[in-house]
Amino acid sequence: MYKLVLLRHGESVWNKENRFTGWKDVDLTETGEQQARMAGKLMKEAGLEFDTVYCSVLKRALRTLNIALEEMDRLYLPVEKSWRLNERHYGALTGLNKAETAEKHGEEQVKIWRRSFDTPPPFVEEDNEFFPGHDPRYATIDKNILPRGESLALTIDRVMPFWHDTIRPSILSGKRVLITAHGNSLRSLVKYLDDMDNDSILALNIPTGVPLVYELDENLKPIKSGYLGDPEEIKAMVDAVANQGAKSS
Ligand SMILES: O=C(O)[C@@H](CO)OP(=O)(O)O
Repeated sequence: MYKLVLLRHGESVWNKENRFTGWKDVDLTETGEQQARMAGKLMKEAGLEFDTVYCSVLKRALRTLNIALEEMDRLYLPVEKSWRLNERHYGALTGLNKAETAEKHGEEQVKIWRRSFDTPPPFVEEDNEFFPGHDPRYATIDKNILPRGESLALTIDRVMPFWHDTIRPSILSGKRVLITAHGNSLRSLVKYLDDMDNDSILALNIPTGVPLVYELDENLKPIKSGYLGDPEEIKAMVDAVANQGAKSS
C-alpha cells in the first residue's frame, strides 16, 4: 500500500479578491499562510512522512509547501518543481473578477469556463502580458507548448506526462510523495486517480490548504482517500470555492 498526499496552496491574494488567477504568480494572504501552517500541523499530527515533494513553479504553492514543511520540521526534503503542476492557464480571463464576469456573461457561462471539461477560456495572444513566454522561468520551454489558455482537458494533457514520467515511478519505487499544486492541476490528478468521468469532474472543487490523503494499492488504484481536518469546515471551504462564480448581487 502506498500513501500520496495532495495539497492545494493556501488562500492567495487573487483568491481573496475573487479573480481568475491561472499562471499569474500571486502571493498568499495571511489566511493562506495560516492555512499552510495548519496543513503542516495536520500532516504532522497524522504521522505523515515524505521522501520527496513535487510542486508547481508558482509562489503560492511553493510558499505553502515551505510553511507546511517548516511546521513539520521537514524543510530539508528534496523538492522537484515543474511548470506541469501549475494552475490551469485562464487565458484572457486572467485578472478578471469572477462575480463581475458572471454579471457580464451570466453565471452559466462562468460555470462553463470554470468547470466544464473541455471548453477553454478565450486565449491570449503572444503580446499579452499573461502569455507565459515573457516570463524567464519558462525560458527553456518550447513556446509552442506554453499555454495561451486551457480547459481542464488541456490541463490534463500537460499534467499527466509529469505524473507518468516522474511521480508515478517515484511512488512505485517506494518514495512517500507530497504534491503541492493548484485547484485545477489537482482536479486533473484526482480525475485520473478516482477514474471520474467528464461530467462528475464538473462538481469537484478542492479547498485551499487542506491535505488530501490517498491510500493506493500496488497498481496505484485508490483504496481510500480523504481530507485531513474538520469535515464541516472543509465542506464550507469547498462550497465557497464552488460559489466563487456567483453574481455578487
Ligand atoms: O482562478 C484560478 O486560477 C482558479 C483557482 O483559484 O479558479 P477556479 O476555481 O475558478 O478554477
